[in-house]
Amino acid sequence: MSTKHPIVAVTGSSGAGTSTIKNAFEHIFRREQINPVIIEGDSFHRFNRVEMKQAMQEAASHGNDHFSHFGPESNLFDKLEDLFKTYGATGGGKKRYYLHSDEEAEAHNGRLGTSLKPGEFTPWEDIPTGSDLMFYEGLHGLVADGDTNCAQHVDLGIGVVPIVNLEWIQKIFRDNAERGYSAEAIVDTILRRMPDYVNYITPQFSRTDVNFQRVPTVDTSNPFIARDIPTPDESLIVIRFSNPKKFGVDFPYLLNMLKDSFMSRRNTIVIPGGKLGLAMEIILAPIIHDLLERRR
Ligand SMILES: Nc1ncnc2c1ncn2[C@@H]1O[C@H](COP(=O)(O)OP(=O)(O)OP(=O)(O)O)[C@@H](O)[C@H]1O
Ligand SMILES: O=C(CO)[C@H](O)[C@H](O)COP(=O)(O)O
Repeated sequence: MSTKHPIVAVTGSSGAGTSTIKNAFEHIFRREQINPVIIEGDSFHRFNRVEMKQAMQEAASHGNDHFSHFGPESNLFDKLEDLFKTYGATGGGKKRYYLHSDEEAEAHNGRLGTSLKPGEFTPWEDIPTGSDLMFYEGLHGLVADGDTNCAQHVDLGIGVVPIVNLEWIQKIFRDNAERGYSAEAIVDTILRRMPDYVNYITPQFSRTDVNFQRVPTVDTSNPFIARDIPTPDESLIVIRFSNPKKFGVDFPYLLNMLKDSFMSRRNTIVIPGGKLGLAMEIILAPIIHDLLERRR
C-alpha cells in the first residue's frame, strides 16, 4: 500500500469484462483529470504465443493437460509484485504489452517502429514519470502464491466476476469475434484452465475491496449454444463491499441515485445492469478522489 503512489487493481478471469471496466475507468480518469499509468495484466505472461504452445505440449507430454495462462508457471507473478512495490515506493517501474491481435500489433509497431506480430511482447519500457496512480487490469492483480503477494500492495482492489455461465459466453463470443478462435478451441481452453481458475483466479475475489458480479436475467443454462451475450438490460449487477466502512460507502445515497437498486445484504447492493457505468462513477470516483487527496 502506498499513500504517495496508490495502486488500483481490477482483476477478473479471461472474458469477465475487465477491459470493459477499464474503459469505464478511463472516463472517470478523464473527467477527474487523473493521470494514470495503465498496466495490462497479460503483459506479465511468461511466454509469447509460440513459446506457450510449446510449453503446453511439453507439459502434456508429461501428463499435465492443465498447464494454463492462469497459473504461476506461465506468468511472472514475482515481476508483477516487484512492479507494484517499486511503483508504490518511487512512482516508477517498467511495463510492456502482449499483442493479442493485428490491430494491437499495428498500433504498437507504429509507436515503437518495430515489426512485432500478434502473440509477441513489446520490449520493456520505463513507465512515464509523474503519474497520479497505477491502474492494473487483468488476471492477477490480487494474486498471492508462495512468497509472492501482489495483493498486499494494492490500495483499491476490484473484482469483475460474472456468474460463470455468463463469463464463458462472454469469453466464447469475444475470442471468436475478436481473436479468431473456434468455439471448440475456446471450450478446450476453458477446460484446460479449470484447476488454475479454482486455485489462482477465484481466491483473489476474497482479497478485493469491491466485487462487481453480473448476473443474467435470461436463460444461460447452456452457455455453449448461446446465440449472443446477454445485454446490460438483461442482467443485474451484484456489488459487494468487503468493508463498507473503510471507504465510507453511503448506501442510502446509492439506493437513491441508482433507480431500481436494492440491498440484498448489509454490504451488498444490487443494481440494474444498464446502470453499471453510473454505479461505478458514483461509487468509485469518490474513493479514487480520497486516495489522491491523501497523497496531497
Ligand atoms: N457489463 C457487460 N455488459 C455486456 N457485455 C459485456 C459486459 N462486460 C463484458 N462484456 C462483453 O464480454 C466480452 C469480454 O469482455 P472483455 O473483453 O472486457 O473481457 P476481459 O476480462 O478483458 O477479457 P481478457 O482478459 O481475456 O482480455 C466482450 O465482448 C464484452 O463486450
Ligand atoms: O487469458 C487471456 C487473456 O487474459 C488470453 O487467453 C491470453 O492472454 C492469451 O492470449 P492469446 O490467445 O491471444 O495468445
